[in-house]
Amino acid sequence: MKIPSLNQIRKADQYCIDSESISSAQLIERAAKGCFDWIIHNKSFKIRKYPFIVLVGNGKNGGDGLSLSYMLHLYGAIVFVYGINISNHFSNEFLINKKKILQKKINFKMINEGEKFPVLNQENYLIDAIFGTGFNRTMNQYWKFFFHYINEKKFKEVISIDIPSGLFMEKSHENFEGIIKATHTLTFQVPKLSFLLPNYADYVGKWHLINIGWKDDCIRKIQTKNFYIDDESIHAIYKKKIRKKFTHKGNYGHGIIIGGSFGMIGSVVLSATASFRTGIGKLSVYVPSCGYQIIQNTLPEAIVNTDVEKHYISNIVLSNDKINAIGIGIGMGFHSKTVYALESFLLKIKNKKIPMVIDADAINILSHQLLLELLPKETILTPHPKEFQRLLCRSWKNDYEKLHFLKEMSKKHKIFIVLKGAHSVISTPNGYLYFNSTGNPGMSTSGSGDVLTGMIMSFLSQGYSPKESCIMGVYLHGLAGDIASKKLSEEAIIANDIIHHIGEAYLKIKI
Ligand SMILES: NC(=O)C1=CN([C@@H]2O[C@H](COP(=O)(O)OP(=O)(O)OC[C@H]3O[C@@H](n4cnc5c(N)ncnc54)[C@H](O)[C@@H]3O)[C@@H](O)[C@H]2O)[C@@H](O)CC1
Ligand SMILES: Nc1ncnc2c1ncn2[C@@H]1O[C@H](COP(=O)(O)OP(=O)(O)O)[C@@H](O)[C@H]1O
Ligand SMILES: [K+]
Repeated sequence: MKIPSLNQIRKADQYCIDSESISSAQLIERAAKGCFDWIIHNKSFKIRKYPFIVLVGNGKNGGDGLSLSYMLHLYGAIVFVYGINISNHFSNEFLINKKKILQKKINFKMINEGEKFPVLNQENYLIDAIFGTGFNRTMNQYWKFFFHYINEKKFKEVISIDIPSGLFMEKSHENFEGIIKATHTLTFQVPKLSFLLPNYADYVGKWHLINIGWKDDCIRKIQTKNFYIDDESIHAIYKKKIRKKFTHKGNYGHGIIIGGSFGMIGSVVLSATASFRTGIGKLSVYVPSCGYQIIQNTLPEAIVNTDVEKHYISNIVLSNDKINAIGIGIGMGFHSKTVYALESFLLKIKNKKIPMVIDADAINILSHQLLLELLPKETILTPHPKEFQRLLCRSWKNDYEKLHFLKEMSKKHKIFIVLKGAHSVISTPNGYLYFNSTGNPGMSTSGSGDVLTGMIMSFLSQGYSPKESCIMGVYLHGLAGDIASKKLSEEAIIANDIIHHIGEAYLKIKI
């Protein structure tokens, strides 16, 4: 799914209005109806028990809020509407809908700058329709205090319409004063970039897409470099790879996982098992010799090659078989001979065009030894934020700067980077960003990154392109984690549970 810019959203709304010959107010009514339907179909809302306080700004977002108030009133809810008069300039959509609610004698009061704040009952639902995507500058102190006053209250739920008021949709904030803290954000048609960044998670709450009827031809015309990975993107990739009847294991590639050190062989077991569960044809592992027995016992399907050293890797030798993909770095440690072995290995394979994913300790070695230059084109790195910071040799001021650095590094070294976390983001050598939509905080557990590396390597080995492997990898990994956590709870899942649910995740994406 595309993540358009503000201008593109405005153009798409206008296209909708022009192509359907409707007015802007009618589109607003459709948007409000989407929010209304979401609320009435959400069983946790007790609509006739608790009243709604609706805060409406002067712009079109206020128009949404007023139209929604009208619908809630007709449905039988008690509604109190407050006009938050920040700019003194009223949009048509505001005026049209204000007239409608006054005709129905719905409670309405205007709040002007300098006035005493109204007393608001916390045993109510709050709907925030003060600012939408048109918020473009910081507010004065009076209104910041007002937003703070709202945030201090413990309303039953705080539902922001389109975007929490005061939040920029695609640029950073100097500080977090003057943003409404929503528990739910009902956003129109497409996700907004700021929803996918950790800095703003406490303000956005859970967000939900409300369809307002953008047409396919309009969506097709939007040119963006930011994407949200949804079921549709996955189906488009997966359907090209559905298995044919007469295929054999040779069709699904031979990959190798290189890693492990004394005490860390388990990480290789996780990665290798995940590789098999993701569908690789044949898998080798390369570990220090202390890992031999462990891997043979826990994963008899794998071919085990060992280093001459017992506790660490000192020299990486690939077997004579043709290797289709490499996953390297998990649990590998930092022994000086391992560092040297990694460097020589990268030099050796530089021109061999074997797709490769690099994770964990190998990423840290790359950072310390400044080895990024050695990476073959289209190599995949899978750092978590701390590892990415080490790679950069600097930190970032905010999430937008982090994304900027991410894109710059991918472009400079022509590599893919999977920056892990909630909404893991994949950055490509040509400056595109793909945000993952699956996964949950239960996956913040040791070894879940090792599982992801094994999965991405498996996709590479099966002939998916590096970009497709990253997309399929993060999505399926997150989906397996979601299925596991629904059965077991977020607290209880461990990396092995993610592996055990890859199968169910596959069944879910099958068309
Ligand atoms: N017909 C349409 O165009 C549709 C619009 N929609 C709604 O319209 C919203 C966008 O509407 P608008 O562009 O009117 O934007 P807003 O409703 O966010 O209002 C912005 C207004 O506030 C002013 N403003 C911005 N920052 C300010 C500040 N710090 N202090 C004082 N005033 C400030 C702006 O100058 C502008 O007049 C969307 O978020 C969405 O909710 C949706 O209903 C879909 C259809
Ligand atoms: N809060 C979260 N929401 C979604 N996914 C998460 C969350 N926390 C962690 N993950 C996922 O779990 C994995 C953790 O990887 P990593 O930090 O490398 O763990 P480890 O080093 O223990 O293997 C990543 O794929 C990440 O995206
Ligand atoms: K809002």
